[in-house]
Amino acid sequence: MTVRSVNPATEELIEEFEPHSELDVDQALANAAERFQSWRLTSFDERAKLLHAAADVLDARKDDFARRMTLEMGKPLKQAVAETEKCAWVCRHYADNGARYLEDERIETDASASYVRNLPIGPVLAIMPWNFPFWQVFRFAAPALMAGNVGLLKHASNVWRSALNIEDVFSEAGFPAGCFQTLLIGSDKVENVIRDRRVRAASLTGSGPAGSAVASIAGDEIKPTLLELGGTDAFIVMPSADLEAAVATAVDGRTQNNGQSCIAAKRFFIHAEVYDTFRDQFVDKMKALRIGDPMREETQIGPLAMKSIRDDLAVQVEISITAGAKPLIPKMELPQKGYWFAPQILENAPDTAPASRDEMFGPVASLWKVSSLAEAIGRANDSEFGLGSAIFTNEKSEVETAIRDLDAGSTFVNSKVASDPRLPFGGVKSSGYGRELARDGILSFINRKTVSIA
Ligand SMILES: O=CCCC(=O)O
Repeated sequence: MTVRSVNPATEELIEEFEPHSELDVDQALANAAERFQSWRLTSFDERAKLLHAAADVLDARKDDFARRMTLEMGKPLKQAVAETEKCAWVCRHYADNGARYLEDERIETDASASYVRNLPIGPVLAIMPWNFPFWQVFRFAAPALMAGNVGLLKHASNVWRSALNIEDVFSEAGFPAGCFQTLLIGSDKVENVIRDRRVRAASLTGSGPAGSAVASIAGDEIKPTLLELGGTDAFIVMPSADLEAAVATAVDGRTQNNGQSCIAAKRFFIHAEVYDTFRDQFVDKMKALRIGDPMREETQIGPLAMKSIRDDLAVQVEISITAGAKPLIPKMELPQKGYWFAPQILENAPDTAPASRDEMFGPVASLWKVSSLAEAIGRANDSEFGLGSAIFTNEKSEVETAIRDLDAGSTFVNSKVASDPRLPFGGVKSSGYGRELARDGILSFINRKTVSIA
């Protein structure tokens, strides 16, 4: 069935795609398996040179790629350009550090030499979401290729031009055919690809149900997976915090990418001593955000990516309000066409409401007053998710307590949670397992071969 790509700002058709046939997919898997046999023998220097070339292609064509991302999923153009630049960064990061990350690890034993050698495992399938159409893919692809693996991409069907653009980046950079291929397939075709003996592992960024499905199939086939799933990240503000910085970061953290980020701050726990001031400033700044055409330089919030995302969020907000949450921002007039959703702050949502329990994928913040750090951490941890967490404080002991007790894959102090090629990235609990980026990321799909020479 033809796949239609629609501009979420106008609901106009951008482009239509014919999905790949079973034969196309089979050919791509054969190409990947064959290419792996030569790619795994290339040197780190050769791979690094090509990754630098990919970074150069990204830099040279960033405006073109960014425009397409914005057209396909509605993020403000400025943020799409920044996303492309970050992809060039991750390519250069692994080009410059990959060999060091994968060095042999010598271990003293009774043998004359013993060590761990990090070897590639083969074709890896990446199942990626639409919210960061380039970044989510490059943070998988750069370490995978540097390690000597080859990549297959199944991207979300609303960003297929971006998916094809990514394939172009690698071929324009000079990577041999078969190193990185995009499969234009729907989710219903993923099971067969995972089960195919030529595919050796899968990496998924996406929803909990998608993660469970992929992990079950891969588990059945005894293939490793890395899962980066949702989050309802907590953002704690204590009395000693720089309040102006905390408010500005809260707004940015909640509304980046039109609020559609797994690591967006979503649940705000503010100490009673600063609660009223924080709330009033937060409301003023969220109200002042400029909503509009994501192609315009001054736009801060564009449309949500899909009708279903907008409608689901509207239902979550409605149920939360009916359950007792207080909306702090009056409803505003929005264009009829397009999947628009105005920023909102919900105060005091009860424990059972979606605003307390579920991931809200859009510019909606949930706000509560707490009387101590212990209460803030207890409530932050009362979630099935554990991706990121942030605390604003200038008390050293509070920093240490937050690092020790927040049940999350990261704790950021006096800044928002952000991914960085130099730092491991991932979650605990229902936010997934495994780590992307940094050294951890490149070791995710590796045969850590033990070598012992008598
Ligand atoms: O949506 C999750 C990833 C966001 C990021 O890496 O900045």
